[in-house]
Amino acid sequence: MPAQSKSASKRKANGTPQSTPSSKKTTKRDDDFIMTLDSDDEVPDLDDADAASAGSASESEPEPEPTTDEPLTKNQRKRKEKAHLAGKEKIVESATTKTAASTARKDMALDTNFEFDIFGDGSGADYAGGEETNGGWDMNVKGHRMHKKINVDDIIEKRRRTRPELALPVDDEEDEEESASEVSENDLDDDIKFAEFGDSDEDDDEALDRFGGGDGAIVDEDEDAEEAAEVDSEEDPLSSDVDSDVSDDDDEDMPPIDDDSDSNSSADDSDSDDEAEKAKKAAFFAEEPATTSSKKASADSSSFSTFSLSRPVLRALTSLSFHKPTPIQSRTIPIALAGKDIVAGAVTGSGKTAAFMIPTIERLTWRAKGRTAEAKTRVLVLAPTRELAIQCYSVGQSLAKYTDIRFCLCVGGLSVKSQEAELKLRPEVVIATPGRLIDHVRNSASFTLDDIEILVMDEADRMLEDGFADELNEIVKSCPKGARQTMLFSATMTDDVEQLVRLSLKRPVRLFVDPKRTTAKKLIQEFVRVRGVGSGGVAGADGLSGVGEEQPAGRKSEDAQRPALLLALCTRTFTTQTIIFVRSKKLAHQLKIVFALLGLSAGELHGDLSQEQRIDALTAFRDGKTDFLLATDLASRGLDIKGVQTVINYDMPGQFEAYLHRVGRTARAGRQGRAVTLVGEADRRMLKLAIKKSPAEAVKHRIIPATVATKMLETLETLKPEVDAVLREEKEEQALRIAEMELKKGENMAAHADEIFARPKRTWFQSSSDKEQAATASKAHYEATMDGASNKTGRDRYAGLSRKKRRSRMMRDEIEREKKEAKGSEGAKTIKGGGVNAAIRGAKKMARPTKLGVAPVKVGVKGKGKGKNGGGGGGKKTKSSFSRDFGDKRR
Ligand SMILES: Nc1ncnc2c1ncn2[C@@H]1O[C@H](COP(=O)(O)OP(=O)(O)OP(=O)(O)O)[C@@H](O)[C@H]1O
Repeated sequence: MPAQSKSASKRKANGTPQSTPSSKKTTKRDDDFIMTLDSDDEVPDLDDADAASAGSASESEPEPEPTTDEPLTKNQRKRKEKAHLAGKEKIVESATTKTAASTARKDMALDTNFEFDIFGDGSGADYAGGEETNGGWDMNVKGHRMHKKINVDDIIEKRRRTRPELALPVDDEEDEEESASEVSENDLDDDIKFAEFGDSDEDDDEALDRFGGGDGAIVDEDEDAEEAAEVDSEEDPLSSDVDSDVSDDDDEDMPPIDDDSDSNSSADDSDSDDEAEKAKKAAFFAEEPATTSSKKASADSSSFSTFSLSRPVLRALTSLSFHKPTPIQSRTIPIALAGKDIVAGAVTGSGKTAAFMIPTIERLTWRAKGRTAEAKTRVLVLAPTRELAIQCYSVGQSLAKYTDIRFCLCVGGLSVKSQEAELKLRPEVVIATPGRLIDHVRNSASFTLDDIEILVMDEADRMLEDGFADELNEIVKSCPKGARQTMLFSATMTDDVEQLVRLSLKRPVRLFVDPKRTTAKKLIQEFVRVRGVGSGGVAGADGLSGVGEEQPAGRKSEDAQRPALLLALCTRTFTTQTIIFVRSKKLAHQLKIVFALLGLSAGELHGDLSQEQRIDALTAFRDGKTDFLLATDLASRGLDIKGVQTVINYDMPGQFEAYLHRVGRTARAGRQGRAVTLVGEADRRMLKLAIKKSPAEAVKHRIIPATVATKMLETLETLKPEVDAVLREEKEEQALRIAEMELKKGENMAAHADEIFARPKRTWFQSSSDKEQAATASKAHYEATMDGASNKTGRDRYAGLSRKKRRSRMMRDEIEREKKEAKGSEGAKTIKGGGVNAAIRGAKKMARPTKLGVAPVKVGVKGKGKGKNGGGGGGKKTKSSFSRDFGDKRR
């Protein structure tokens, strides 16, 4: 039996409950950052260009190291970190920035364990994101969180106490040892086979059919038995790998990260492009300097000291046990130090964060300093999710811990006020998610992106996707274009010029270290076939064709089989340090209930949770308080949680990129890891791609015995009413909470109405109604442009009309546009101009003398005199006054 399974059984046999996070003993793992040695004396040596863009480097030396600061105790540090992030820390005015920097240095000193607990006192607000749901104001009047979500664990725990028989029966340790040594007929271990997939498409197809991925293919029992005989699970070399991983937990040293990148794939990347595309890329991208491009050059960078980094940076690297740059770091650092734009891609877990953080921090150490130097926010790092931004913030702070560089984290879900206060001090680096950043740009007085010199986008391909397009445009628009350095990173980075061109890059250098769309070298990918009844058997239980007819109705589809297979995997083999990716928030929540009812400790991570719950779930999993993390794709990118042994894909994601990011949560930084994916008929294409992109020995076919799957299905069946009951209870509680919340909101409104209404309404560059208006505006803009064009020629639109008719048509058009503009929209500035023109033209028309002998237009009540439009259209009086004026003028 695999080691993970044994350890879980041991826990259970010893009576250690697995049920709830709170009841489980905390086992703190070795975490990110360790302070150890001193560094070499290296003197920074940037060239003039660097110096210029880094802010008068020649004038200043790097800030002396904060060696005189008293080290804080761990508790003090934690308290400070919490207070700082919760906005409790005293904010010093900008004149005393120095004091703040010194405090920050103290906070950063020897932070071995970054705390995700950003709230401290729970003062974060569920932010309404500018949507006008709260009347457009931040309702966080007293720092209370508006939405305190219910803790489903309490409900489950209550039910479990009344139904203890729900927990999965687990064999005791002795039984397990026996079963591990005996290979009996009833052995319930999974079969793991090397999936022998060929290189060519045809071979793949055959292999897929053997695997069971063929259309409706029914895998023959004998064939399966034959294949099973080929590779015994006991012989699986990875079984021992996983064992050693477990025992490695206490090992403080980072495993070496492979530095022999297969090839310099920046060029390879374009192989599939046609000539035109290649030419376009050649024109868009700059050549990588010869010093970094060759494999030899990368190999030469065997130490960070070759980059001439300053002493504080080198010290921080040593303290993190970063002794050697990874391939992406070797390639990126020298180019980034030279201030060049970069588009970089390297496999998951290869150290991309440090690849952009190190040169960024290095450049900042050379900025202009001293009393006369103005504090400026010079670096902006954007990340697509809050958790990833928090992680970047942590990495950045650790790498800058011996410098005076200040960081500010601006992400949604956390207190806007404390972020505003921090931004006022103009921290050198802002790490943000796009939405919250835009909010600050629009609503936080004095915060601008005017001084941004370096813009970094982590997971840049994600940020370039449609969902972020408007936000990204808004941000890029707000950053200066001229001297800005832009760096884009992702494991699945695109080099598509059409997409990149929006970011105003300046001849970026393309650094693609690994072949495109590959997985980490030490990742083993397993696939478990999920079979619907029509395909001939119980889920994942190859070799049981025909059993389908006997299945109860509830098991008649692939989806119905997945939970059983998942449970089979999680209770028998991958019993800890496992992330399970699912396609929806609802599913993650339901599975969490199932797990908890069965006594498996699992957290959930998805967008339906409050930020506090998200961070709690992540921290509990990271610290080993929970064995499983049930997550949506929210957690698929970038998260670096040490010790993750297994990633299970409950279902295959729709995009191969998403698959790569998901499985990339394990096998990071040169470690081993395993990904297990449940594969249905519809996933055939993805499976094929995954196989094609991986070395044959890294791909395996796992077969879960039918008896196990069936047993799990039965367990799930008995659990259904309980799950429903928990969901019901949760819904009721939720309704109650919402009622309470509304009440509280009402009270707040009553008690603080003055304060609330006195606040300027927070604006957002685009709400849902804004979106609609933006579309109208862009249409109007387009029409206006067209009109403008036709006016230029003077022919098309108004051609053939008499002067009078043309004028009145133009007038009508102008008024039309003005009406559209009155609906209000950002993008209608050009139309605004049109509106003004219309008004001017209207006024001119009114002022124009009526032809002699032509009766003026009568407006209003006959004979009432003064017309509505002043001199424009009245009765007698108007006429006479006009005549008088005219006559006066003539005189
Ligand atoms: N030079 C180094 N030596 C040792 N470990 C390193 C080095 N650089 C980074 N690491 C470690 O490698 C791990 C992965 O780094 P990081 O999270 O930056 O990867 P990534 O390439 O950004 O991954 P992803 O594509 O998933 O976002 C981290 O735990 C980090 O501490």
